[in-house]
Amino acid sequence: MYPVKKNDQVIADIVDLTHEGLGVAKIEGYPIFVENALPTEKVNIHILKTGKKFGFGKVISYLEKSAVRNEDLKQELIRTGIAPLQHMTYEAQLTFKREQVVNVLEKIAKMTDVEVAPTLGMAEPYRYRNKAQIPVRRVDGELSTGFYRKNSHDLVPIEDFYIQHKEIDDAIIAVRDILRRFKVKPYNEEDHTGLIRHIIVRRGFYTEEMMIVLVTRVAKIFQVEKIVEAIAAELPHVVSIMQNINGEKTNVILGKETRNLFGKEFITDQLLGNQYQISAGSFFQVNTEQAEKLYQTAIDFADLKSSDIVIDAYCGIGTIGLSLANKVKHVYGMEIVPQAVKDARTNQQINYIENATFEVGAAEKLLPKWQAEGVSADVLIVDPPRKGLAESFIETSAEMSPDKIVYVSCNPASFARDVKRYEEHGYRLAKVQPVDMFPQTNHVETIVLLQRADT
Ligand SMILES: C[S@@+](CC[C@H](N)C(=O)[O-])C[C@H]1O[C@@H](n2cnc3c(N)ncnc32)[C@H](O)[C@@H]1O
Repeated sequence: MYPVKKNDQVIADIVDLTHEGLGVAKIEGYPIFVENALPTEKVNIHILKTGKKFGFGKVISYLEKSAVRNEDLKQELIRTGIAPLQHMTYEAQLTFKREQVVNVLEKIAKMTDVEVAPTLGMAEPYRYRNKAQIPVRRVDGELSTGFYRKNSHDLVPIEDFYIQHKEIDDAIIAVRDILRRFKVKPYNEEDHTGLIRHIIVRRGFYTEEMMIVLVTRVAKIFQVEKIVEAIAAELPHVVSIMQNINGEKTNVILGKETRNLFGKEFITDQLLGNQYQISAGSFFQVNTEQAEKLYQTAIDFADLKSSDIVIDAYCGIGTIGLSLANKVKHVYGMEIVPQAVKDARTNQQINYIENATFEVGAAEKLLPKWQAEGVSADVLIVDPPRKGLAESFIETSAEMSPDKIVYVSCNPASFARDVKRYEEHGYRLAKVQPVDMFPQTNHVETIVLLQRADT
């Protein structure tokens, strides 16, 4: 049996923080995970749930509070998971993220003497997102916009999302009010009826251009011209209004068909001086200011020469490779999503970059193919998804023997595993820089430089 059961109340010390930002209390060694609780705090906990190895609890009251607690807290942002670290000061968030990198390097890569730089943060760590995807549902009889309560599909109406640009918040409210005025029906997930599922807003950080995407269950929007006219009139920065049709019963936001309702089919923005065309479905880093710091760090780590050949693996729409193309001889980009490669080629063209080549394919298959074709690299940049690199990719890339590998990672655990593998293939970890791409959330981005041990 467990030392506590559901609905018990216990007073406990918070002794740790999970990587998701939940406080950990230990009751006779049995862990209870507690939202909005920080190490060094003493709290009165209501036990919500117990399981085999751990349970969950909720704070009823704080008996002692942490010195790094942020008291200016919006409960709905924690409840919805929009800003799960909002209860910590920003300084503490940056320290927490750096410690996670130190911990995985110790535990997973068994590297104890690595110098990890302080996390590169933002001067203003809120209102940074350039994109919002907001569900639309009926709440208290009204079409409402907000976010789901954690682990549920109950919409909590929210007007101030805190981490996205204020103009995006204002645009969502304006579109919501127009949809209410035209009596548009919100989507109902239970019986798969109603029309509007999501409102997506994208905004150029530099250009301020805005795109509104109305995601609908069916194609027909009654009075669509008038709705579009009202949005364009009320939001002068809107240069594009799109409709995406998603008739599936699914949690995936976008459906297959996208139509233009007004203006252009894309917005334009910049990253490190290059222009990018961003369409409704394109991947684009959501924190432009920090993306520039991330890419600049990658460029600095690579210490490029004009004779260098660079491979940008997992290149998305080509942003890292295109940002450094003017410093090197040639950039080869590889990416599995065909549309992203199409975007990368468009981006290459509109920036008049000639020394870059992009190819569609899985990195673990394309790299051996390129190797067989005689492509070699002085610098390899990898920016894989959360699962990290395939072992075969690591082997082939080590055989190609680039002098430097710059690894951009969104998951400390997989990057620590991969760094260890590269060490076994004759690379040493030279620099580690965490970058805070998502302030107020538990996401940790890290950039590392691996150098061939014999260089
Ligand atoms: C973290 S994103 C990086 C995107 C880009 N470097 C950037 O900064 O915008 C990872 C990218 O890897 C792509 N990807 C996922 N699995 C892949 C694979 N096996 N081979 C090549 N690309 C892959 C994804 O489509 C995605 O664009």
